[in-house]
Amino acid sequence: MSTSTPLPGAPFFHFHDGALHVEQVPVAALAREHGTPLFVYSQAALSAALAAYQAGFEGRNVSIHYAVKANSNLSILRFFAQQGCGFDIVSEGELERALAAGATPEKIVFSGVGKTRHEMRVALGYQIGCFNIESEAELEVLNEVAQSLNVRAPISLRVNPDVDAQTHPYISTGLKNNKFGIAHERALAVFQRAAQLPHIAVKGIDCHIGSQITTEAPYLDALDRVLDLVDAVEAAGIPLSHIDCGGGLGIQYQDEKPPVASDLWAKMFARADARGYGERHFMVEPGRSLVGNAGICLTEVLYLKPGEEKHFCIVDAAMNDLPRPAMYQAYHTITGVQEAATQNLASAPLYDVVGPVCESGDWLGRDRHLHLQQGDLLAVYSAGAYSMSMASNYNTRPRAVELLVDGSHVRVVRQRDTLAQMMQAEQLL
Ligand SMILES: Cc1ncc(COP(=O)(O)O)c(C=O)c1O
Ligand SMILES: N[C@@H](CCCC[NH3+])C(=O)O
Repeated sequence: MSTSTPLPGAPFFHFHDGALHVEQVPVAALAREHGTPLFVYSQAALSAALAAYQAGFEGRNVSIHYAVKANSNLSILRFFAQQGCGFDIVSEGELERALAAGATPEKIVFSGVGKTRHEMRVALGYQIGCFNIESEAELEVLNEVAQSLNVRAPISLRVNPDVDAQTHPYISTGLKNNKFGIAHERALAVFQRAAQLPHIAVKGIDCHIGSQITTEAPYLDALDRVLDLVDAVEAAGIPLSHIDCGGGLGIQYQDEKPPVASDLWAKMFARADARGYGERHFMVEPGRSLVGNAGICLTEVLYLKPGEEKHFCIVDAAMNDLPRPAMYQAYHTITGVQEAATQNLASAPLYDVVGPVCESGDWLGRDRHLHLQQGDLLAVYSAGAYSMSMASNYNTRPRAVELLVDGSHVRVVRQRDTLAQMMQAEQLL
């Protein structure tokens, strides 16, 4: 690895005395004790990522609602709850997780295009802060469910501002032809309908334009489009107490240079101030940018398989642990855990790093120059977001152990699945 590009997650993941450390702990010792594949998170990295948002919000009225889907480990959720964050959830399961981790129900927002009546009832029962409504049909159903419970459901409308977030098509959500949100041109009419419904209380407006966004322009464009709507909705006599700008801020996987949260928000507030909305309650729903570079996955090289055109490095982590390369052809930095193995890479053989799963799509990195031997440990970076939360038991592989490191202190925050657990819910006829 060239030293000119910092490791994703640096300085919390760093080489010290030639060995990769998480904060003060050498990762090789963790792998020896807990086995691989192994996810290791840095609490200091979580704090730093959160601090970057908080720095941008000083003196402003902003609440942070961590998007549970990015990494839903209970201890990670508890960390954010203890820092005063609320949560953005998309299912009853995420709701129960957030509450189990100590979330305050009023600080929970419920997003997602397919909330069921049952999920609405449960969330109303807990008196969550807001439902982010994604369609006209959903609004009507929520009104009925709230009526059946004799309550009023607090809502915001997720509007689709039709801006291009310039990200992977699978994770772009703010374009007209995406399934998310209510079309910009329908939004005023839907707000008017919502304001008439007796069991709906209109609270705000929401937009989320996609994920792994690495430039400021789409955010500023979306804000402008949303503020145009706020102008129109309030002119129609419907006050909006909050403006939710969603999540989506990207991280460095390779050589991306996404804006720092505080810089982005300085610009967002300059725009909001200029339009007279700087004092409003703003909400954000970051996921990846809070956790993505706070985690790595450690994996052992099982076999090296020389080929004619390319060599394969077969490791014990796979697409069931780290699904992003298989799903989005996503790039994750991969290095050895000894610094010596990360130098003079231009002369190292070229490998595809692949897992044991029986799919050609089961790869973690392609065309990587690596100095390798069987039995080596590799670190896959940027594995804090959308890795364990998307992990599966495909090929009846147990989901991995997760550790949370704080300085020199290591805690197991998830045990490896047992074989018995993986079969537990099934009936043998
Ligand atoms: C409604 C909503 N809010 C927040 C997020 C979190 O996004 P990210 O992890 O990109 O910050 C997502 C996922 O993209 C989402 O769909
Ligand atoms: N799973 C996606 C992000 C999805 C965002 C969810 N709205 C990824 O790994 O990049």
